[in-house]
Amino acid sequence: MKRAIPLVDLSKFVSGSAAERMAFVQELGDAFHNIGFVGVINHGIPKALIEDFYAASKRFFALPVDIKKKYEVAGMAGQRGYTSFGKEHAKQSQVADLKEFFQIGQEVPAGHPFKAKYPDNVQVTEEPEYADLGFQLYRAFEGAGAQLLKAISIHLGLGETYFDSKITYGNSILRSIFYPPITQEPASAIRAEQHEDINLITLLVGASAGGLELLNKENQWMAIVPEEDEIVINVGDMLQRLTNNYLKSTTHRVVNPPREDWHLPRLSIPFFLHPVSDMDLSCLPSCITADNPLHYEPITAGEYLDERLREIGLKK
Ligand SMILES: O=C(O)CCC(=O)C(=O)O
Ligand SMILES: [Fe+2]
Repeated sequence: MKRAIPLVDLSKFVSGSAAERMAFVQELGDAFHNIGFVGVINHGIPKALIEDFYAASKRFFALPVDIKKKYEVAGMAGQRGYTSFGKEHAKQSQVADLKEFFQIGQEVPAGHPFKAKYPDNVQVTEEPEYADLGFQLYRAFEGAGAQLLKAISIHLGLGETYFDSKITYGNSILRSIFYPPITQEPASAIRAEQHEDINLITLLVGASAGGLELLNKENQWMAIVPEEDEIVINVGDMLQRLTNNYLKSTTHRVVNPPREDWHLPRLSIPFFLHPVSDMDLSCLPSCITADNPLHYEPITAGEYLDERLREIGLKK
């Protein structure tokens, strides 16, 4: 089957020759500009860690709903802990997605100025290793994400350290999503309605079943079928905005399986890489040209995130 998205090898950037690094920068830049999605192999995220977190996630979602609801924290816009089935919806949609999820956020050392900014992660008594495994995976995703942003900032002519200070102790979120088996004719054929991600980039570990699709420039839905050990990366709205639409935040969704697979749940683990909340998302001057005039007003990452969380029903 023809791949819907290009595939790149991150080890060529991290430990390759100068020529391999430059080739990687070009391939990643082309992929982010042309379709906003890319598959990445040799990303450095330990397979055992992914598997252990998957297993712990499965056990968590199998807990009775009243137990899971103990970990749904009011007033936190779902940013930490559990969000129950049917809460989140895409910004244009009235119908909620067919999913529940658990989110893990940033941790900073005691005394760090951001300590007051980030609520504590939620510990699950019934599954004591869950939050800790998730946070180990969080750090691994941060490492891979930082390398990808180095490559893209070279592509943008900003030098490879441009994002470093903006993502150190940034507001990223690891989300473990569970789409339960479908037991009756659903009101919507969609597990997660079409949307664009809010953040800089998203790194998604191979889901336990198919269903992820992107909307290409010809307005066709294309199935994304990652190979074993491949993670799927996409550009989010913050990076699209920073680059004045030069890099594309592509619409995507998760569709229901065919009826014979309704009994299969789907688990997926996206990592939404966010910067620190005071990052300025004003369009880069180098991305504003006669052919591509300025599209957005200045805004900070924190202000932008608040606006978006309201639109998707997570923040009141
Ligand atoms: O479940 C997936 O594979 C993707 C979910 C997604 O796009 C999201 O949560 O933003
Ligand atoms: Fe998404």
